[in-house]
Amino acid sequence: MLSAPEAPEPRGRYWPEPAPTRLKVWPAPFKVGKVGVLLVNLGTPDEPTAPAIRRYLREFLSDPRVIEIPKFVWWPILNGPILLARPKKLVHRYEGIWMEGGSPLLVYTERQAAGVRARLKARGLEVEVAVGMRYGKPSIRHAMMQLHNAGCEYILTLPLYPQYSSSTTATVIDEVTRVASHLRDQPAMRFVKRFHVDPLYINPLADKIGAHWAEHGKPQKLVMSFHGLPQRCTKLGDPYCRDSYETAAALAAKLGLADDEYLVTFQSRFGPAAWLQPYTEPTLENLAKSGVTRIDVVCPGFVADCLETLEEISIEVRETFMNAGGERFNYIECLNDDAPWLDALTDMVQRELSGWPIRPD
Ligand SMILES: C=CC1=C(C)c2cc3[nH]c(cc4nc(cc5[nH]c(cc1n2)c(C)c5CCC(=O)O)C(CCC(=O)O)=C4C)c(C)c3C=C
Ligand SMILES: [Fe+2]
Ligand SMILES: [Fe+2]
Repeated sequence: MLSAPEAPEPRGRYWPEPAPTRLKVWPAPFKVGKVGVLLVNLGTPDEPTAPAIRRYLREFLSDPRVIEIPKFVWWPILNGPILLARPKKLVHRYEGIWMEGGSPLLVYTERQAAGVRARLKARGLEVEVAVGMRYGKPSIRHAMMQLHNAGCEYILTLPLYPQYSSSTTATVIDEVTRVASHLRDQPAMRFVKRFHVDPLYINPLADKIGAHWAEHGKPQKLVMSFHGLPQRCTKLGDPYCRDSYETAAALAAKLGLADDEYLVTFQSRFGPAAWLQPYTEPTLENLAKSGVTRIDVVCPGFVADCLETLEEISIEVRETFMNAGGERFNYIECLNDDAPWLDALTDMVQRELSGWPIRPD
């Protein structure tokens, strides 16, 4: 699926610079650097097999921004029960959502990059666009080297997480700056911190929900289910919880929903500690038991469908809701590669690039 093999770590302190900047003649000819955009998402296994899932989980769950437990405590837990048991349990869940081109998260992220690339070109702007995954392939290192070797002296990193969290956005910024620390000729760098209430995100999402209602009718409740986070992170100052509620409020306002027409829940709890509440699954079970039989569920913490939405929400939580007496459960997909979203994402990229010397294409 990848066009080139992964870029290795440098052998010395720095990577060798690409040919044009290593000319033997001096002074080197003047070169106006190009502008590059790096779209980053979480990452996903290469294939739905236990070894591939284990590789992915090992890298993901070894990140101290994700698991904030001292290494000497966490290492035996990770390498014992978690990496022995969890990959096998996840195989059939990944198999069930796998697409022809690979894992949905990667397929949609690559389509998003292709969409932004084509739109920037159509607008007459010469901008390189690359995809990097924080864990797994293509790595951020690989994507950065692609941009660097293409002559990009300006790199905008857009982590595809609407809400900021230390466990997602910040670790992307850490990795991009770590890779840049191995470059002799560093690019200028910018980062998008969040876009959780940006109309460029809220409007296409609200339009998608509105279009769904125009076709299928309005539910009794719209459930906005966000990926969870350990409660401790919020207590220590991670703004993700507040960002999620702000996204929900912005979406509800755009849709004209009253407070009792929607609810915010948190999914994907991992481990025994308390995570952000209310938890999605028990909340929806109780909702069905209390007589709310028609709901729509949307996941505004994700811009691309993935295991957490297609499997956890659209299969597992759906089953729980229906078994508890629910009658209609519609999962409204993420924005994925919808044209209005790709238009808006391109607008966002172009806005964030302002002031940089973009050459006409
Ligand atoms: C949307 C933002 C995300 C936040 C915040 C987040 C925090 C977070 N996640 C875990 C543990 C796991 N997450 C897993 C899957 C997963 N998580 C996100 C996004 C966020 N995670 C996505 C997009 C995905 C899907 C990946 C895919 O392949 O489709 C998993 C793997 C699946 C599983 O084992 O259940 C784990 C583990 C923690 C611990 C955490 C915050 C501390
Ligand atoms: Fe996660
Ligand atoms: Fe999950």
